[in-house]
Amino acid sequence: MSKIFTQSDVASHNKTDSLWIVIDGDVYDLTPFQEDHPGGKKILQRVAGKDASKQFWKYHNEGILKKYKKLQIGSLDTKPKPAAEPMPVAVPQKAVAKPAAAAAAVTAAPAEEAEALEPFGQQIPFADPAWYQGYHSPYFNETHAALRAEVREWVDAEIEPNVTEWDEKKEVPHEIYKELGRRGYLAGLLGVHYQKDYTDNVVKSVPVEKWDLFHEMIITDELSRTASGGFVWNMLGGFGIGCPPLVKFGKKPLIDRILPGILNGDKRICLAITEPDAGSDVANLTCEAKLSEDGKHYIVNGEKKWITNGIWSDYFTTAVRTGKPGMNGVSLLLIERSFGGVSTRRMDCQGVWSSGTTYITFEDVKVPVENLLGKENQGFRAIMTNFNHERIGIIIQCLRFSRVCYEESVKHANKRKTFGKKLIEHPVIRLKLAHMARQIEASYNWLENLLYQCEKMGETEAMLRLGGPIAGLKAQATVTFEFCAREASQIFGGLSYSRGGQGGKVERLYRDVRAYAIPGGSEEIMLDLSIRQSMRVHKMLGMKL
Ligand code: HEM
Repeated sequence: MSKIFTQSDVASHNKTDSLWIVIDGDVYDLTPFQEDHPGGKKILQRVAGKDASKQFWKYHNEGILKKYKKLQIGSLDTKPKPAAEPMPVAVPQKAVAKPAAAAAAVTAAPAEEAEALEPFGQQIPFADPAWYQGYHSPYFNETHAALRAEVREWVDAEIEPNVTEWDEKKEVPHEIYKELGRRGYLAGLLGVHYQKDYTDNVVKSVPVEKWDLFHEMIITDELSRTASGGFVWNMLGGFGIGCPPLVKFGKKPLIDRILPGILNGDKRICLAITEPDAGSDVANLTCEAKLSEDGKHYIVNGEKKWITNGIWSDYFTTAVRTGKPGMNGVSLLLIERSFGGVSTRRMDCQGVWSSGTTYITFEDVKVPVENLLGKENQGFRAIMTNFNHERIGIIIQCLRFSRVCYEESVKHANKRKTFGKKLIEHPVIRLKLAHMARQIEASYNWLENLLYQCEKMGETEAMLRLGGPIAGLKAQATVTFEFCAREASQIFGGLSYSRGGQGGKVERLYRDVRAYAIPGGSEEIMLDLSIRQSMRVHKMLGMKL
């Protein structure tokens, strides 16, 4: 139990051999820590025995106190009781996690009847989507709010305090990935209906029959609040793009054999398409799969590069050449590491450090024909369908990262003073924030609309009609992210040039920008495709020029 101290108790520990301070009514013993304090020991000694809240908040952000919780030895007798404390995150009355049975009774109200959900989060304008802040929305109901609260609680408690350490170490404990499976999230993150037949794990706050693409978005969005592309890609980067082709195009015995292990988080899967010499130009890939003389196996030889999660994957959804040059000679094969002949090595990259970017070589890998996904030489179509799901994931992440840049900037601008004024009081800083907010909100509203279309359209219609707009929004989202990372960096100045500390999130995201603007279709390819494909489709739909 936490001890209670008086102000004079604390005041008597004002020397280097016993150095206590108070922050927000809590008492910290910094005696041994002073030697390790990155800001130096003298600065701590100057506030020994005193309330140092003001000085503390000048130099640190919220995560620090959570990380160094063990230094807290108690609280002041004058500290208000917890109930009276302002809650940093308001728990919504309507949006608390409900058991599945209770949540099942909740039905989505038709748009015109839908009431706004209770506010959730810190209510900083534009730092969260509008439906978090009491605005009306036709897309979200109480199951979405309940899932949002469920994921946020997990992220705040188990993930956020450790993300920087994991990023620097370039790996995330496998237990965290397993937890995604245990919580039933993996079974709902495939861009298709919830895979209830392949896992016993269930999502606590959403009944299976209510699951939709907006639930999927919430998981990705809330995970992205950690401000680490590396972390999000570690969790979803391989699975989210490598597993859908297995589910959509795999033969039943293969799915029955391997999908349960994947959805439980025991086994990992990734997508291996890009090669040293074939990126956006997928139709030119050269990794070859030759059918054996007895027709029972493919023998695979070739290289794959920049493959997310490759180093720890058990399964590789791999694009291979089985036929003539060009797009009509490409197939998709599910290669298992256990077949032998698969080597993986980690690549050092500018950003997304904990995502496990990998170089893969396949040498005479013997793959049973049963592991062919879809039909031989028709893999290109499967790859193209998959791109929509991949790009939507990239868009969600980019827009949340943009919000994080904006949110961190707003908080910093309300704290940091220059030329006798807070940054927020300088019009030039408000202009930067406004340009960030308008791009985030416009992009996010387009995202909601496209997700709704994905939800309503059949697969073929979605592939045809939404490929162009999704490509356009992918470019819009990465440009927005780049803009927000840059502007946030200018607002933070030197603090976002050095790693860690107050500008740490912005510095990390700045390094992650290219990992979003290049893969999954570069900005240039996306913008061109958005018009080319939309024109083609609308011609079919009767466009009159
Ligand atoms: C529980 C008490 C404290 C802990 C756990 C703590 C921890 C840290 C850590 C981890 C950093 C590295 C930067 C970061 O990660 O944010 C840091 C930097 C710093 N701290 Fe503290 N600190 C504490 C109290 C204080 C107090 C009371 C002051 C001022 C009186 C202070 C002044 C500074 C300064 C000036 C820096 C350098 C900031 C910079 O690099 O811009 N710290 N502290």
